[in-house]
Order: sequence, then structure tokens, then C-alpha cells
Amino acid sequence: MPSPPPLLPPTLLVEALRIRHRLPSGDWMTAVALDRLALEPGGHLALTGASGSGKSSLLSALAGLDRPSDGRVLWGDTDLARLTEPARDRWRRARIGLVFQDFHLVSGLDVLGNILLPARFGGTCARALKPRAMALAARVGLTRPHQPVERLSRGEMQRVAVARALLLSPMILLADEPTASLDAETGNAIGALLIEVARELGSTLVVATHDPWLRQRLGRELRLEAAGLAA
Ligand SMILES: Nc1ncnc2c1ncn2[C@@H]1O[C@H](COP(=O)(O)OP(=O)(O)OP(=O)(O)O)[C@@H](O)[C@H]1O
Repeated sequence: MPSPPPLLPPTLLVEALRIRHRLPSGDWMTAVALDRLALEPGGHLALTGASGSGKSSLLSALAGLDRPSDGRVLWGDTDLARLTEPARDRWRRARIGLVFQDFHLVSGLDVLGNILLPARFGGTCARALKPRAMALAARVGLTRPHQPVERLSRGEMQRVAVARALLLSPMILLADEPTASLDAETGNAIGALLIEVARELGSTLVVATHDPWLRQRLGRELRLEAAGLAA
């Protein structure tokens, strides 16, 4: 069983972070060069910057999905790079709710089945969480919980991805462009919901976004610049 989430989210500290990707040519490019970022427990932060400036790469490192090439990502006293991959997976499942840019929905499952996926992966009883999953589906405006996800519009898929990230009441919420596929009004509603739920839970919230409304509502902003080819 995963360990229960701590009552308070840990402080985030990023130091001398470099994330490099290998290009098909064999060269390396630096996607993120960030000397320092500190975020208090329950803090909210918008990651902004032009397309390709490294927002998704940074979110992946914060979630422990990718190991930094250099530097450290510390959540409290946990240095993610020092954990083995299975330990990092356990750590992430117990603490983090993730909204992926491309949703990562599982076709063949309906709306409810997708929202309940973190329960399955985390070893929590999916049946016990069904009422919460139904409530979250309604809260994000999904009225047909048994609709197969492959028949949803992109905007509806985005709502499923947001509801799924909230299922386990995570202490840390990381969202990659969570309003990008929505019209302005719905995007604002979903953005407001993320902020509201993060406040209710006392969760730390980091959102990569181009959306000026959401950026403003999050209050604090870190603007990334494309770093370029690695030396
Ligand atoms: N796996 C990878 N292999 C090679 N290059 C990559 C990889 N992932 C990202 N990159 C490159 O790293 C840079 C940063 O990409 P990233 O997706 O982090 O930016 P972003 O700010 O999230 O962009 P967008 O706003 O378009 O989603 C880009 O130049 C991208 O092409």
C-alpha cells in the first residue's frame, strides 16, 4: 500500500537545474536552465514562456517523471534524483496529481474508469472512490460518466484529465496547459476549479499556461526562456 500523503505539502526547492534532451542529430539541447526556484507549501505558481521554452520539461522534473541532467529537485528533504525509479513512482503516486498536456487517457475505458485510474495504480479501492469520481465528473461539467473517452471532444477529454488529477486529493497538483483545449469561459471555470480545489486541500499548485486569466489568478509567475544548444 502507498504511504498516506503528508498533511502539509513539502516545500519545493529547485537548485542549479539543467534538463537536456538529445536531438536526432546527436547534439544535446538544453530545455531548462533554472538556477533557483523555491515554493512554499500550498504555494501557487504559473510557469509561462513561449512554446518550447521548457515548461513541460520542468513539470516532468518536478513530478519525478524525468531525471534532471544536473542540479536538484527537492520536495522537502526528498531529492527526487536520489530515488530509484520504483521509489520515485511510489513517491509520485502518493503525493502528486498530474494533468498531462496530451491528457494520457486510456481508450476502452469510460469517463469514470479514467477518473478512477489513480486509485487502481495507487492500490486504493476504486469502488470506495466512485462517489468522489462521480462528484468530480459533475464538478468539471461532464454529464455522461459512462461515455467512452475516445468519443469525447478534446475539451471534454481535458476535463476528464483534470478530474482524474484531483481524485486522490493530492498534496501537489501539477498541470500542463489544463485550459488549452477549452473555450475561454469553460477554461476560466476549469482554471478556477483547480485553484479552488488546491485551496481546499492546501495543495501546492504549479500550472504551465499561456492563459493570461489563469496566470493572473495564480498570482506568482515564473517565465522561462528557451535555453538553446548545450555546450
Ligand atoms: N524528449 C525530447 N527529445 C528532444 N527534445 C525535446 C524532448 N522533449 C522536449 N524537447 C525539446 O525541449 C524544448 C522544450 O520543450 P517543452 O515541451 O518542455 O517546452 P514547452 O514550453 O512546454 O512547450 P509548449 O508550450 O509548446 O508545450 C523544445 O525545444 C522541445 O523540442
